[in-house]
Amino acid sequence: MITDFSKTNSIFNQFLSEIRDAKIQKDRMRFRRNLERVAEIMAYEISKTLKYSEKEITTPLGEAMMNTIDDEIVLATILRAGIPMHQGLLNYFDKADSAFVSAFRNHTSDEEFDIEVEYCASPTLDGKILVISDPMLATGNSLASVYKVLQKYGNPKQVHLVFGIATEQGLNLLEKKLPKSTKIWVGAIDDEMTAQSYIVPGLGDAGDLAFGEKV
Ligand SMILES: O=P(O)(O)OC[C@H]1O[C@H](OP(=O)(O)OP(=O)(O)O)[C@H](O)[C@@H]1O
Ligand SMILES: O=c1cc[nH]c(=O)[nH]1
Ligand SMILES: [Mg+2]
Repeated sequence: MITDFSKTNSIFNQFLSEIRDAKIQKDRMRFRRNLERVAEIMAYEISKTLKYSEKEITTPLGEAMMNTIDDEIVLATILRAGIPMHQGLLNYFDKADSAFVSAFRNHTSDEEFDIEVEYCASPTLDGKILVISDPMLATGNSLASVYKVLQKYGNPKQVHLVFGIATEQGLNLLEKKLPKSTKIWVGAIDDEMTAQSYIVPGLGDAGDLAFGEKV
């Protein structure tokens, strides 16, 4: 199941427009905060798919019966560009555990690269709701490599993937590499990629815009 937020008019698209806007994204703090804001909206939508049960809450004046979340959630993200969206998800799923995985493009030529995953810190995923966030899904190779590593940590009850911008090519790869039940939440799906596998029109290099150019 893919939910494409660009298909519905909402404040979400205002935030994503600012994230894409070459002038506005020069404000690094606003760029990070906008990624956080889109992830907050996605967290709210994901929350509607979770398991709830009624609990008795003691107020200063009595007892209120409230439906609250029973599921255990693990929020995983891909370093570095995933950090602002991870924070957005954490702002809403504040009781969740976190998993951090590194992935980078190790170029063998200008246009070819392998994905190197060097670092993974994760709790057990058995029976949990696993939410993996990344602002960009281009070829899909980073996400597929990260999911392969996370599989060593257990079998989640449900996997959610959260992307700012994705491509059809990336989504097609994930259809082959992730469980059929995976729910995908995406801000927009763009048509093209450059020869260097950057999304067009996309937004540029999300990691560099959030944290500065790396050498
Ligand atoms: O779908 P793919 O073709 O694998 O590309 C997407 C990956 O590229 C970006 O990270 P990047 O490698 O630029 O690392 P960074 O976060 O350190 O900038 C992005 O955050 C994804 O993880
Ligand atoms: O367009 C892209 C593709 C990969 N990583 C990015 O940050 N941007
Ligand atoms: Mg980058």
